[in-house]
Amino acid sequence: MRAIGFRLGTRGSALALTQSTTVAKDLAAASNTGYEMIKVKTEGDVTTGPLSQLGGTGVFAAALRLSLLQGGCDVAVHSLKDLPTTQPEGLVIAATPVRADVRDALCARDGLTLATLPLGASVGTGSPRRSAQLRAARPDLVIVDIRGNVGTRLGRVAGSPAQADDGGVGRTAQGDLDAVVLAAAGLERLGLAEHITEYLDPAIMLPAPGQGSLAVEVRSAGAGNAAVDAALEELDDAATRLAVTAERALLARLEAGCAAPIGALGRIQQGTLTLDSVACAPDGSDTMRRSAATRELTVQGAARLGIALAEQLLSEGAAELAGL
Ligand SMILES: NCc1[nH]cc(CCC(=O)O)c1CC(=O)O
Repeated sequence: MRAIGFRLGTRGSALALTQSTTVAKDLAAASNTGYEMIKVKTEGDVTTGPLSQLGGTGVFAAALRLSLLQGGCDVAVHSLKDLPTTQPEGLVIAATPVRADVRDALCARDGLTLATLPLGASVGTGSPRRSAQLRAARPDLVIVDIRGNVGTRLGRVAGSPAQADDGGVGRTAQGDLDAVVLAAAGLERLGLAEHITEYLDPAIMLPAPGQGSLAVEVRSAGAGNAAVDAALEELDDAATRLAVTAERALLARLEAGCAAPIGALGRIQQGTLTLDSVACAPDGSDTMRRSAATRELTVQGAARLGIALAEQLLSEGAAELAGL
């Protein structure tokens, strides 16, 4: 038995547990210490209203952050896209591990794709960002507001057996929709990628800022164990850090939260960081796409890129369009 090197706080959903366990094992192996998992119940797990109306951002993260600050745990793993852009005093993101697939995924009945869904097909999503981009690509689709955990949402697709991944909502729907859109990363982490009928090209569907990326957060003083701190430094992926820094700087400059109808994707190719973004009308009626690039591959350069692109969007009316 190795001595406990850190206590890792996590939400109790299947997705959160998979993500947390992966990080915990990596950190334990790299630091040669043991760990303990601490389940923290968050407000987002117990609220059932439409996500787009929850208003305040970071409902999933607040309780975990409080537990970190109060010393209830030493390390917290978040889905970066659910994490508010304002960094609380006393906490730092110590690692952004190598990012998973950034794309949104269509999970449709009968192997259908965005191009082959029949006229007027019903597609479930609770996200104005996804609904606006879906409507831009296929104005005939009927978008249905849904929420719940990944398994519950998959269960809404006709012909797909409902598989609750954590029983959080516990619906046993006979599928009533032709398709749903979910993050590919979550489906893959849960071993549910076989339900994906199309990975949506970011040229059509820009993901949420930070999608597919995890944030490993600790107190500013560190995890309380030098070997664990060193392991966190090793776990951080520089390319992921630059991309998500640009995406989140854009979101922050727009003063938009993680439920806002904003998409952003940073990509590094041949020494250039390109940032693509989209602002969407909350009713899905319109979208505005803008891009920018920099060759300054530092965290400061990435942040500047995100801020500059946000300011371009704002100068062209993105705040009015997206209802920010
Ligand atoms: N908002 C919920 C949420 N937070 C993170 C993921 C998936 C994993 C990720 O994007 O990193 C999901 C589910 C989804 O959007 O389909």
